[in-house]
Amino acid sequence: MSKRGRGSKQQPRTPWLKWLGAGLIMLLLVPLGLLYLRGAFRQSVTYSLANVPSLEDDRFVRMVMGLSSSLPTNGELIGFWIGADAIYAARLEAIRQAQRSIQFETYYMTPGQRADEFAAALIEQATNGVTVQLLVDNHGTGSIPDDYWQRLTNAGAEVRFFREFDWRAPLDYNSRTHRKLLVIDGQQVLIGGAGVSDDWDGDPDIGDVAPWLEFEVGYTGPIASLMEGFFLQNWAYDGGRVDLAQAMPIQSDADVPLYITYNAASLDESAIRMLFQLSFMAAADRIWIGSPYFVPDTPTRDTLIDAKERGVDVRVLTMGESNDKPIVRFASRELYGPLLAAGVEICEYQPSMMHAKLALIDSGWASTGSANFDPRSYFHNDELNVSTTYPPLIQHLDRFFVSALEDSHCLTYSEWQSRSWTEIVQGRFGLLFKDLL
Ligand SMILES: O=P(O)(O)OC[C@H](O)CO
Repeated sequence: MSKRGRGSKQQPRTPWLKWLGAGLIMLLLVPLGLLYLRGAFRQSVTYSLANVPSLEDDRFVRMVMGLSSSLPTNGELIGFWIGADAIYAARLEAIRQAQRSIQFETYYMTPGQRADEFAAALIEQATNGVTVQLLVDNHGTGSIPDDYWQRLTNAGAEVRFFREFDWRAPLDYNSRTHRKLLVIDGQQVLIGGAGVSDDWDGDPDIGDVAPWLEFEVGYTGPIASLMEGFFLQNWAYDGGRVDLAQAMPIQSDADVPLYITYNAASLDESAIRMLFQLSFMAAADRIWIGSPYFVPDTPTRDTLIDAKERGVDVRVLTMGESNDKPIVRFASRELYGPLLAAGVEICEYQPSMMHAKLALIDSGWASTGSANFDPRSYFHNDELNVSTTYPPLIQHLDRFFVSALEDSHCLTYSEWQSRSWTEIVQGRFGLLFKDLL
């Protein structure tokens, strides 16, 4: 029997523990390292703008075009629809009018009556020989069963799922298409915040006693052709075939000035954030913001507080207790303190989920589209917003906002201070993931 010498090393009793520890450390370090290489921890840049021209100064729109990559175009306003019944009826009517093509891009769909009616209208048109192309976000439409898409493709529609999970680029899954657009024959476009879901009829499970607050805008003219191009861009990026022979010449003398801001999914800079910041800094009388998910970053909050301090009427219309993402609401409410203290009005819609997205600046500028006021819309999603100086559209939005305020509760600072500790805990937890909200 050999004896261990005095100087020989002691073997650890449980070497597997050492390996387990090392393995766990590697499991933590490797993803962190990959996130680091991807720039996930980079410091966000604050856009430091000064002396932004007023809305009356024609340099304002030129600066919007340049700084926020906004394309100028024209259109004619053909509809402003409020609420699920009007919005879905307008979409079905537009689909039935199509002669040549229907292109639809959206983030969110769920099974139900609205989705079935939508499919039935598309199937009828595809069967008639109309080109039907659907580009749906793979994540946001994940609850729709395969046989739904199968029925559409059997009828001749083309369906593409935007950004399916790819294990070779897992982080890409964070960037979604959040655009919402329906283009008919390249001549007509409907743009609003609604997905295709019975949720918009009101969901008693989340406390809704009315349909969701939402609107949609319809245009004809050159804007439709431009939007067809944006649709085809993502279609091509997603691997779809683009046949430009189908693009029709525009038959229109529409002259409503419109500016299209396109946000590409990325982890760095944001045309949408630039658009909002420029607009807020140009405001002299009012900044009225509507957004279900209102998670302002520090520069946005500072810009709104500065505006309030120079005498601008700053109001935010957002979701109240009836909402589909309580954790986002609580996280959002954790950020309200300095805004309320500065006198910004934050009003929570009461009857149901408030889902409309808009910004009204003075009486001369408005922006609507798919973008929420949150980091997800700023930095992670594909978004499309339409801004305008067109008075009739601004008046529609003005009336929409005023009427929604009548059914909203505007928070006071002391109410906000006395929110429950359970809400605070959930909100602070949500804020840990603020950059992804
Ligand atoms: O991200 P939004 O604003 O399109 O809303 C989608 C919601 O998840 C609808 O419940």
